[in-house]
Amino acid sequence: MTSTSYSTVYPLASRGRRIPRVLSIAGSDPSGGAGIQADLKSIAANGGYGMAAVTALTAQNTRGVTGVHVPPVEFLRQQLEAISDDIAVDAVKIGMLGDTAVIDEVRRWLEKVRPAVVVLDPVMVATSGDRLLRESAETALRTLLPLADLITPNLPELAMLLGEPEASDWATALDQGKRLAAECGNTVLVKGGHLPGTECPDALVNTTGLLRQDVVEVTGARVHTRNSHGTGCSLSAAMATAQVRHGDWEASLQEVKPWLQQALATSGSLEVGAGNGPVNHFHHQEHVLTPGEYAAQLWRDASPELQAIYGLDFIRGLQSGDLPEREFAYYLAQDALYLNGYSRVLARAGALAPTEAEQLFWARGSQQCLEVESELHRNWLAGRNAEAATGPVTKSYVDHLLAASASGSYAVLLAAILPCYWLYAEVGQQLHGAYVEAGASLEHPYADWLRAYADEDFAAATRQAIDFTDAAARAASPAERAAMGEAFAWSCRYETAFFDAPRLHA
Ligand SMILES: Nc1ncnc2c1ncn2[C@@H]1O[C@H](COP(=O)(O)OP(=O)(O)O)[C@@H](O)[C@H]1O
Ligand SMILES: Cc1ncc(COP(=O)(O)O)c(N)n1
Repeated sequence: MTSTSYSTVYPLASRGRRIPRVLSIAGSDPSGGAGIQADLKSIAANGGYGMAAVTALTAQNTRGVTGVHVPPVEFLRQQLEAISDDIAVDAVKIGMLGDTAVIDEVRRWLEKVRPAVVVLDPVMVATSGDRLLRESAETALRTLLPLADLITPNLPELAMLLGEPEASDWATALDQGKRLAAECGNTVLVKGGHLPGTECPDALVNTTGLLRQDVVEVTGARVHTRNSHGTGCSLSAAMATAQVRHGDWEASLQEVKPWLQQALATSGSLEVGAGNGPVNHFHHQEHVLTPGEYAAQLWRDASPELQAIYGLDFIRGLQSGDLPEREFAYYLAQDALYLNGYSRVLARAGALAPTEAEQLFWARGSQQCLEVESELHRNWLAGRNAEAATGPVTKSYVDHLLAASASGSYAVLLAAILPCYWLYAEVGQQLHGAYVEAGASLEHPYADWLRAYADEDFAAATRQAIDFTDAAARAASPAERAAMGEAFAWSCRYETAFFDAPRLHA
């Protein structure tokens, strides 16, 4: 290995670089929430190119640390030199160091390479309370502080570095921050995460005149969540990245803090672990659906199918009265068979429903299907000569619904269920409207059937089914939403085919 580093050969100012090259020197958290894993996500989420030299391996998850292994420091040296021999490092973030030997190794490398931006997160104890730095290494860590541009201790770490009790209010924390900043000659980021209250302030503190004033506070609302695993790691890595672009700590914190707050606010969607879960680094890349947006998209997707339905001989014949009785009877018989299957599928939606209101709605829908089925037999099919065997379209449509119900996804099942409500309600309203407009003649052969279409209860149930599907889409993952679209599209095709089946199979 050569002893000259890339940055001593090319000491180009890296400030303003569009994609900062940021190195994390930190421990590994295999559960992905803290350490180098969090740093790499944080650097990428903030527009940087992330690199990582591993100081220590931990065995941990969201509930705590079960083991720490610090490999020989010679190998850390090899990692660091492999990077700086080849790559210009715009910023360094330092996290868990583990023991004195590691601290000394990092110090040697920093003194040789002198990266333009150094952020040091003095990791000592994990959120879970487990030690990540040997007690004997605390003095060594203090000697590393002056080599950093920004130090980001949490309140327990700030107190330990000063040898004082932990601050229990913001004013005391800022006071401690000032003393540490004066002692080290650099900037301290005092973090309010460990204090109670609805606000969660952070402050940059520097007593040498680097900032516009000694204390620059950036406030933000506190997010009510347990998912705070790796917030400190994520913040310091993001600050290192933003600082390369801005060259201004205040501008960097103004940019990073709202990002981290949103990462905390949306952390629930990750569903990682049973303890203090990780934050959602890439929340800004997700398209957040607004209420009604997904339903509107489904309706646009259904439009060609709806046009196809209005063009069918069956619908035209039902409206004009020219529909052969044999085809109408076939349709009614298939409808009764379909409703029996649909009832089972709605019951399954009730079983998967996340709320009692939804459970009740689908259970009621399931019961009503059976009531309509028996009414069809009693009032409409009695006296008609209709085929009682399940037709091919009925079979395929019900099988499709049963497959969706077996998928186990409530959202996908609802997407499969919805066209039967929505398209049927739409077509029914259209046919009824046209019937009334034409004079609502009782002479019309299908007058009773067309009059039954104007059912306000069914229209209300349809609106409710649309809302539940829309809400389920908002809670679903992108992959699940794609499956929803597919399930919905197939049901729309089956709706069309169902209206066309009498012509082909009666
Ligand atoms: N509940 C919360 N809501 C909003 N921001 C928070 C919350 N908890 C921590 N933060 C922010 O996360 C960052 C890390 O803070 P802190 O929890 O104090 O440090 P650490 O993770 O090192 O223990 C800070 O910017 C802090 O303001
Ligand atoms: C490898 C490693 N580095 C740092 C932390 C601290 O993170 P936090 O205090 O947010 O749990 C951690 N738990 N693990």
